[in-house]
Amino acid sequence: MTGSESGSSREGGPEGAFIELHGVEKVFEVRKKTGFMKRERRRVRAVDSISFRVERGEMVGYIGPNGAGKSTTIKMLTGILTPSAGRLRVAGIDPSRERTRLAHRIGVVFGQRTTLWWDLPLLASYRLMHRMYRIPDARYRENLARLVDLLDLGDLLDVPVRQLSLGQRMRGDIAAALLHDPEVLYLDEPTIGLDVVSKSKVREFLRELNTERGTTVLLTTHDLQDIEQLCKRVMVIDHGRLMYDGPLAGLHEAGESERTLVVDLERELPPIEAPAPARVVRVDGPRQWLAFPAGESAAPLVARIAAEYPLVDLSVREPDIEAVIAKMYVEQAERAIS
Ligand SMILES: Nc1ncnc2c1ncn2[C@@H]1O[C@H](COP(=O)(O)OP(=O)(O)OP(=O)(O)O)[C@@H](O)[C@H]1O
Repeated sequence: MTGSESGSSREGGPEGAFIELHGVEKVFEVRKKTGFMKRERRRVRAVDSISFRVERGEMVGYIGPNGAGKSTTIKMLTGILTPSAGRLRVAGIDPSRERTRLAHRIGVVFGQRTTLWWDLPLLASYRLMHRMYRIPDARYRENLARLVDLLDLGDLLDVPVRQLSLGQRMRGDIAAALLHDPEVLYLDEPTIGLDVVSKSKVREFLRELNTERGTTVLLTTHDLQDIEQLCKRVMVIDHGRLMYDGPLAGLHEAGESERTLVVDLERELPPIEAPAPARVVRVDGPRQWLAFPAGESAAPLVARIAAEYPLVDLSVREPDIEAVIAKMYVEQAERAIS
């Protein structure tokens, strides 16, 4: 790597993308016991030739089933893991080569682990980070005050971390990750195990952080509501491969999903004869459910039913994003088998 390549312009890499991956792979070698004194070496391709770019200020969802390769990607983006192949840059920096330098520009929150000191009061953890990251005093004080206010941590600063609830601890962890004003925040399952109120507080804060301060956010989650409420763009990874990268709305088309027209008739009737591909998928008394392609307008179907049936009421239900993604996974698995 040349000096100019590693130069950390505030605009990211030379092409301008803040996070850039090109053909990135991560292969783990695992040794498995196969019998008495016998061990077999196996290679696990956790990330398989992934390429993507994230521009400064984007908030992107990174989703996939268990073991898909999400955490491995994030660990490579922080420099904890070195890619087996490919090129990776964050803010123009090669993370595994210059991990410490990059640490000053990124923030990381792993939902299942805390970076806070378990036995110390929250504020003591922050003071330690102040020193570790060598944050200038004025900036530390200003950031701490802002984060304590926004994340509602005022009453918790003197409480030892082990006494905090999961939601309080998560807010504490998010503040810790942001004390040094990072330009990008990686969040790995930030709402895992949180109740509805805590989830909405965390989401509200992240939305504000992204829109007001322009912080770039890469969000890994199993909770698709996080994605629906926060991210315009989503990347889907499975078996280490990027299966989809685009707007959330486009996922429905990629999964060839269907919308549902729920129709209330005056009385119980045989299934409505709808023009294909629309079809009745469920009947319960006078109520009938018709599935039709998500990409099509409901208007012609509604007009036809209204003209031919004693219609009382109707509503359209959007496809459930969880079902769409599950369908994508199944289709991918079927393609792999055939
Ligand atoms: N240090 C390691 N050594 C060996 N294999 C590993 C290691 N870390 C991850 N793997 C394997 O790599 C694959 C991807 O794991 P990874 O943790 O990145 O998935 P994930 O998408 O984050 O999953 P989850 O949603 O369950 O956290 C899995 O098969 C996992 O077992």
